[in-house]
Amino acid sequence: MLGSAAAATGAVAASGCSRVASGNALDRLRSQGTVRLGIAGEVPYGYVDEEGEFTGEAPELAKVVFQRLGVGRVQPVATDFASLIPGLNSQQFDVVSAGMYINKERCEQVIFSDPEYQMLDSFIVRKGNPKNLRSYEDVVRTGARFATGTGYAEIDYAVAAGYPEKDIVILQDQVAGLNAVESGRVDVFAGTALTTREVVKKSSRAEATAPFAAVVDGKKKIDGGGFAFRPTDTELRDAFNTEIHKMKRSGELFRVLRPFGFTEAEMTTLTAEELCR
Ligand SMILES: CC1=N[C@H](C(=O)O)[C@@H](O)CN1
Repeated sequence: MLGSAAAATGAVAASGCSRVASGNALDRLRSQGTVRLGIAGEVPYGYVDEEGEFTGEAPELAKVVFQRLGVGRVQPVATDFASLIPGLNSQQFDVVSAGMYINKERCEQVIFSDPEYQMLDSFIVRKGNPKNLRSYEDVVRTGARFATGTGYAEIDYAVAAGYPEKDIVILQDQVAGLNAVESGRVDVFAGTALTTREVVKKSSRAEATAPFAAVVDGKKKIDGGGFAFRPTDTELRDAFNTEIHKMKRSGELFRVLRPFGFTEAEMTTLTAEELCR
């Protein structure tokens, strides 16, 4: 079984954190013994499963890293994807733990760890892909009704391909996207290749297209997802990064992510610095 909130809770006593908080966020979290993780209910990035357990690739990774940093307990705070950065910056949680893509616009608002994975996009379409949609350019060319999730990077990718922003149907999440495609309300819902291939497993009427790269300013995009921190929390981000780098070197990071459907090709050497440009 994947790690659980209960296991993380048990670790509080084990960690015995009684240090007094000083100015920096890491010391404060050590002293509290708890870190609040912002998640967006997106399988398999960060979600509450059918048994009520808080899990996902990012929370499971965060549990390991924070345990090693002396913070034994993780607490989920669920919100929609568009509210993750505002929620972080208004202190509703301490870290965005949702596999968020690292990009220039977001790097102006938060600081990121180096990415734990790299990813292409994919579409949810009706079975058989009747409009033959395999890229954002296909969506524009065919005038397909296009949807994606609130706050998703895929909004910008569709706009970069020439899709009118005002015509994009913005939905709560990938489950709403699947429902909208199945019912024929939209022709296509865009998300990460991992999100779409996971959510269509529940469907006999929809499928995920092969992964493809969005094209922005004439360049094919390979995205990388990481953890976001408040701009003042540089020590916390740096300490987190140190642990992530160790886990990458030892292969442990892939072992944590693999049960969530990641392939080895989705592991990455990209850095936040490169992705922020
Ligand atoms: C994990 C994830 N990444 C994309 C983003 O960061 O905008 C969106 O597809 C939403 N979910």
